[in-house]
Amino acid sequence: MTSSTEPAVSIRGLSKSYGKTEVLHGIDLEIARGATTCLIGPSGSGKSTLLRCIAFLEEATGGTIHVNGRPLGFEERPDGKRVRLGPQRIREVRSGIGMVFQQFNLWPHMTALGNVTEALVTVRRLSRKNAEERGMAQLRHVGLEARAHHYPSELSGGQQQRVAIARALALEPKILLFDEPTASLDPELTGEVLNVMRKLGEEGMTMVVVTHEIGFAATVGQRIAFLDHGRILLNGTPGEVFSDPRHPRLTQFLETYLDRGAAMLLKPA
Ligand SMILES: Nc1ncnc2c1ncn2[C@@H]1O[C@H](COP(=O)(O)OP(=O)(O)OP(=O)(O)O)[C@@H](O)[C@H]1O
Repeated sequence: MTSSTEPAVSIRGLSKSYGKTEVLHGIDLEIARGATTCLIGPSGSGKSTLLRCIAFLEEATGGTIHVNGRPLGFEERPDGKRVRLGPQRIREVRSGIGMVFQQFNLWPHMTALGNVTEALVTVRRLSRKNAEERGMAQLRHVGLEARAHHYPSELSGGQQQRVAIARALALEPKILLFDEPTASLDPELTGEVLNVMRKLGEEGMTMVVVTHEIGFAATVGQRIAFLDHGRILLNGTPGEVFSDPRHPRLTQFLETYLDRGAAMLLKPA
């Protein structure tokens, strides 16, 4: 049983090394249930690595992650030893986590509906009819029912990303992770993707979003974690993190990345 006040994801002392280089240094972070948490920070600060550890696409080198109270991938035994869990326990916890990538990663030879239903049929073992019903419902959710039978090459980048979101939603995740979901899109196409994400947030989906869209983070993120050099320097509500940016690294970062929307928002009256 999970209570509504328990964090959806609880990260303790998480570290990650590539070879001898440690890129995450003892991250502690709680991801609030039913809220949108944005991970922001300079290029190379470790945002994507942290997100990929939460998706278990990368295995952390130290520390633990609990998802809805259950250990993901590794657990710490009472004697302090960190052990890798068996594949079944890993699969069970991972199945509650959905991921949306910067590059959409759609199958080019499948229609939008085919992309959304593929894993439902092959992994979740739904009948084709049930999978298509669920797939159409999710395409409707992202406003793309009319494009269900189009191939990715016939869709705009924004539409392809919305198909990727529908595909993740069809697997009924408890937590949805986004890795720079608008970074590959022309500026005029980012709005439609951000609007879908905003709607999911309003519906109570737990989301973690790596983004350079500071305006989106400031307006839609309920929690903001600012990473720098593999550490979380600031963590709080947008008001707490943005309204008084006295931290020199944050100020420097905002000056570099601030988009127009955020500049308006953060400008003193
Ligand atoms: N597969 C890998 N092998 C070796 N080093 C890696 C690997 N992936 C990431 N790194 C390094 O880890 C550090 C953190 O990278 P990461 O991609 O997590 O940063 P980021 O904050 O998401 O950056 P960006 O905003 O540019 O995407 C960087 O120094 C990067 O070079």
